[in-house]
Amino acid sequence: MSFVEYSDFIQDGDVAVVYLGHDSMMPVKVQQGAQTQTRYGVIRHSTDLIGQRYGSKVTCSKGGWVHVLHPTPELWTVTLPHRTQILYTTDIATITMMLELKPGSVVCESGTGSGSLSHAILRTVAPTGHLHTVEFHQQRAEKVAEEFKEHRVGHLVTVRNQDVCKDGFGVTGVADAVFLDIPSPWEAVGHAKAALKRQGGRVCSFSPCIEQVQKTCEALAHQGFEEISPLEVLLRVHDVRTVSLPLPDFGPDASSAQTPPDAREGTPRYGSVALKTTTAPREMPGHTGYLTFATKPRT
Ligand SMILES: C[S@@+](CC[C@H](N)C(=O)[O-])C[C@H]1O[C@@H](n2cnc3c(N)ncnc32)[C@H](O)[C@@H]1O
Repeated sequence: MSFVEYSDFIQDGDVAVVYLGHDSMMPVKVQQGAQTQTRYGVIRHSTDLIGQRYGSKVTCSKGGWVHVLHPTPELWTVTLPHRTQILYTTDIATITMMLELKPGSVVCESGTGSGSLSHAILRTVAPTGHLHTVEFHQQRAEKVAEEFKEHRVGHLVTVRNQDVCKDGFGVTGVADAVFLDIPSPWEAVGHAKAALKRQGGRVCSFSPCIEQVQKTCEALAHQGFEEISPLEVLLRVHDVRTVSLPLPDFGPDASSAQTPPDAREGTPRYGSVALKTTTAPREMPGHTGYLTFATKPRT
């Protein structure tokens, strides 16, 4: 198992995702001899997990069952232990696309936080790219580095425990893209510029407040960044449902000499038809933050 490579079978030492229901999943470190309690009963790792195929249905001790899934960055985002606020897949997808990340890209990130975005970046830049991630909170930096190893992506990432606003990213002229999720990103814009390659690159900053966005845009313009564009991503998931629509009655069929029997009996001649349709949500998750993108031109 690795977060950047799929394997068919669950092995000792893997991190698997136990799926109890759509809104109920948990990550499990698979260990010979260990047990995991669920509301459906106990899962015994040696017999129920190790050697089973990812995706298998596993029956727990109380007779209920769960599915055991291969980990992905998306599943990690909804199951990881929160040590900070995190980024979710809607924003992450836009960040990945707008930063033009691909296998082989070199990316700088700060702060690392709980590593939600980092895992998605690592999956995209693997197998030849690299992530330099900077986190000034020592325990968070140590914990996330441990998780990267456990998830077998440690070789793709360097975690630095330092203040990005004072000390930068620890690399110069190597990055294709820089991502900032810190309270005062404008203080790190100069370091972002220095980390990017001479031939240029992309930068993105996530901020919840518009005042932070304004300051970041000013700093980006001051440092010579171009194409500065803040945006906000709001997701509307439509409900798919079946509706029953009555067929229209266009009156008697002039081309037919005979009156249909059901019309003679005074009952409607036309029935209804079942159709699939979608409805927009009445409510949707609100504002998460603004994503400010910009381009460093070739120098
Ligand atoms: C909101 S969290 C980042 C969450 C992360 N994007 C994720 O998806 O899990 C912000 C992190 O930035 C760190 N941080 C804040 N200012 C920093 C700075 N100047 N240098 C390095 N890290 C910083 C904080 O300690 C915190 O862990």
